[in-house]
Amino acid sequence: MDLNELFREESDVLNRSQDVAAQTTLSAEDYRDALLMVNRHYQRLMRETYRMISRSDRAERELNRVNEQLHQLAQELEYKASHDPLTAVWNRGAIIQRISQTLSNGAAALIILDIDHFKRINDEFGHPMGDKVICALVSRIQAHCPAEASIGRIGGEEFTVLLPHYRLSDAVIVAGAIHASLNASPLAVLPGQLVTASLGVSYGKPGSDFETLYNNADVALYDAKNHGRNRVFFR
Ligand SMILES: Nc1nc2c(ncn2[C@@H]2O[C@H](COP(=O)(O)OP(=O)(O)OP(=O)(O)O)[C@@H](O)[C@H]2O)c(=O)[nH]1
Repeated sequence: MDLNELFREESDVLNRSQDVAAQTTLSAEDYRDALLMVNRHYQRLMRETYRMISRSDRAERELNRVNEQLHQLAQELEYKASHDPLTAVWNRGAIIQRISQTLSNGAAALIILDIDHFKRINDEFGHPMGDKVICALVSRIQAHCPAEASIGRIGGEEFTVLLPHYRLSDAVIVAGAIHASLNASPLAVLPGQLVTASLGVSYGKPGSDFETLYNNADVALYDAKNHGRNRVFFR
């Protein structure tokens, strides 16, 4: 933007006042008029400057507000992209990524848990109750997991527990605690009957891949189901 164009009026006044100042023969009245003119324009300039500062303050506040909203939205999107909406544990994509990442840094054990005869619960008590059972079961899993565990929902009623740096025997103990808890007392949402699960446990060496770790746990889970459900198998 051309500064002379922006302050055309002020530039004119400045030039005129400089002309007046350069002359020595003008009357006091002429000097006074020139001074008043400069004064008037100076006041206008102050008012305009004040208005512009207020406007820019408002714009800055609005920009900060929009920025904050964007930041919040980005966080919400990131959360939704990585979490299961029903149970708030890691979703399939996110847990697979965590498992692969963990294995690239060291050893890990994996538990796969699948609710037994869950279809019957849905059929008998309805889908909304089935959802409540899933959530209550996840709370049970959480209550028996160490702080470093990551819980994920791989499919409908199938969950994984990733245990970084765990040996197979220690992971089996965690799986056993979850299994024992489910058999010890019914979930509060369904007090009339036990909800049990079958669990498969596997171990992955440092540098091994997600597929091998998952498949081993899945085969163990399959064995647990085939041996009558409600048990822990490992591989
Ligand atoms: N309420 C509810 N049900 C779900 C959800 N996801 C999957 N299911 C149900 O879970 C049931 C799984 O049934 P199956 O695969 O036959 O397994 P199951 O009845 O648990 O039998 P086993 O695993 O062999 O012990 C199906 O009826 C699905 O509709 C969910 O988010 N909410």
